[in-house]
Amino acid sequence: MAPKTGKTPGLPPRRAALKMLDAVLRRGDTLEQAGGAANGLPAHSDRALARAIASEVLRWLVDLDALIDSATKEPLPDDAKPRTVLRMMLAQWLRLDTPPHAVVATALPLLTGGPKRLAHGVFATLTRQEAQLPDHPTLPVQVAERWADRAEAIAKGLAVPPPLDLMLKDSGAGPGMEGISLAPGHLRLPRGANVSDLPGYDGGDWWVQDLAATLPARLLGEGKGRRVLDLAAAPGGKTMQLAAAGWDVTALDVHPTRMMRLRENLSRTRLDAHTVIADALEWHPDAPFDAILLDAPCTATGTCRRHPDVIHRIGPRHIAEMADLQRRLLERASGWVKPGGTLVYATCSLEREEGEEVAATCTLTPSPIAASELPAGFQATDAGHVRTDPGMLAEHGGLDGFFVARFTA
Ligand SMILES: C[S@@+](CC[C@H](N)C(=O)[O-])C[C@H]1O[C@@H](n2cnc3c(N)ncnc32)[C@H](O)[C@@H]1O
Repeated sequence: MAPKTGKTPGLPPRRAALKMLDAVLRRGDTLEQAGGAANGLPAHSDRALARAIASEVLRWLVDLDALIDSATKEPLPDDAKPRTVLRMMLAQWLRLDTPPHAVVATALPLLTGGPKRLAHGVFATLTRQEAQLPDHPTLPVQVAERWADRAEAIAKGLAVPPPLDLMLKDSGAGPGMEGISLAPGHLRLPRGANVSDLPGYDGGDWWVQDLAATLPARLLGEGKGRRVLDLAAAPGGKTMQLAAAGWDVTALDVHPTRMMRLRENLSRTRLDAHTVIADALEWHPDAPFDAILLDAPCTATGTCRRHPDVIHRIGPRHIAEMADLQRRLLERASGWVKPGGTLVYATCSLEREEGEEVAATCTLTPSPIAASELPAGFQATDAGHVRTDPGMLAEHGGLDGFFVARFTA
């Protein structure tokens, strides 16, 4: 039996994962915010383990709970600590290949008394039964209803964390790493690498950006010194793409800390942009732009593979609030494009309310996107939009969910 002190090897990352799950499931924090609980762990591997445990619990929550309920006489309350510890135990055993004895030794010190005996008993029962998870996660009922006919495909895409996508600054240059390329300048590596250890990081040869997230800026093409406004720009993935494509970029965001990351990203990649910290609902440009990319703030449900907290945190109220903000931002941005100029509206949300329904309110002329403008394997919708979801390109490791619409002023 493991000692009760905090000196049990492997205990600190489990403690951090428990705190993260508490923050997400009880306080409604994002997984990224909750990740602060792991920041004090000195080893990268421990921080990564804490995040992996919390992520796998959130990804498989419905199925883990079904297993727990199958092995308890009285259902444990949803927010009871033994339930969360059991979720972590099962996620480690079934998803992270941690041997059961190591799971038990590092989980039981998180509990005391009766709950400790209960968790031990339930875990022993389930391991004895050789319990299994389904092929892909079961979505909470209300989420499955919302995603309707796309729910099954999205759930399949959700089953594994995403690979690591890099966007190369110079698409003609060799990246010095083995991977697959699904579009010019794109390189896909297996997940799990420590990003700052990869070749070319210090030299700023690339940045991390999901392939789907690269589509909005690709649709604006080469800039050749023309002026583009990257509206809602931080931490700057699209700013770097636009700057690398020769645009004269103004990058605006309301969030000072995120803008600090954008400036760090520009400095590491040796790319340039004018940066503005301002609320786009109040700011006015001095002159109109040749192009605007509005990568609007959104519920980010399209990032559910890497941020599975969105499945449990986001509901109709958040979606309606975001859609309202998006409509207002789109309306303002529409007035800042030169005649003949282009506006691209994008979100990393899977919700129609934040995509198709917001795009329908735009007063500019739709400029339908053709499949020929997109990387191989991508389609445009009948309305000339792009809509990706995590079930797509599954044979190559999937995609984030994105919506993109284009307009001409
Ligand atoms: C989807 S993220 C942008 C991601 C970024 N385009 C990239 O590629 O790295 C949305 C951004 O909108 C910003 N935002 C939210 N409300 C805003 C507002 N009223 N004015 C300006 N920026 C805002 C947030 O701070 C956040 O950085």
